Amino acid sequence: MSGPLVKICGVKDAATAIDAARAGADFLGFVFFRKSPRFVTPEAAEEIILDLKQAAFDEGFAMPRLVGLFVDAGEKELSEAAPLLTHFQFHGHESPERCSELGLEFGVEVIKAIPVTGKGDVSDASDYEEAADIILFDAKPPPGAGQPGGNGVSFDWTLLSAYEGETPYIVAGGLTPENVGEAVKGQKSREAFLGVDVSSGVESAPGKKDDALVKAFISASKG
Ligand SMILES: O=C(O)c1ccccc1NCC(=O)[C@H](O)[C@H](O)COP(=O)(O)O
Repeated sequence: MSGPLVKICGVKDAATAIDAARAGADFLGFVFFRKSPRFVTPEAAEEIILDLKQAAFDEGFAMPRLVGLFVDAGEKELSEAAPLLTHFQFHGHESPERCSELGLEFGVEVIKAIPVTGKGDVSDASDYEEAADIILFDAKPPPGAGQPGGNGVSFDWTLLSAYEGETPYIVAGGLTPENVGEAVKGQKSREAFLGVDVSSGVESAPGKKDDALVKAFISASKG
């Protein structure tokens, strides 16, 4: 593995997107879930992406892959955002069949989030072996959380030793610039390990990304 890929999730403004991409982020996530403090409309995401593309062209940095996060979204919601995106990331009850269908219908790759608290949860990923391009192992939301992700909660990453699939996977949940090095160290010998994802661990307040924390996270991840 040449080094873990890094996904910065919950981007809401062009400055954050540009700073993160300039610092080497490989994926940027846009949350299309209305109840999230990180919610953006497709129109707002489009503006951000236009500015990002212009900066990438002017400065010569690589364009990150563009990921839309959805929770049991309908066709209309997906179709409004799809032209902007390289990936759909599903956090709801999307079945393997639905993931495959939507990936083909909209011409995007699919990331399926698998919530983990115990060893048994890791095996849920095997259902998506053919249907998803990437598995995102994330912490199960705490009781009462209003959203399935972005809760700043970790799970025991050593549980991922039970993953036997070949679909590449990303580790998420409660990662920070301080602990991501440890998470990467524990996974980097695994062939399917693709990278790490963060949202609240690089924020100064819910939905407000902190540029210094984003940079520190990317640098700690990539070593
Ligand atoms: O981040 C959100 O607000 C969100 C809302 C609805 C569904 C998923 C959401 N986030 C998913 C992510 O990919 C997060 O980056 C991941 O759960 C890790 O979050 P955090 O523990 O805050 O780093």
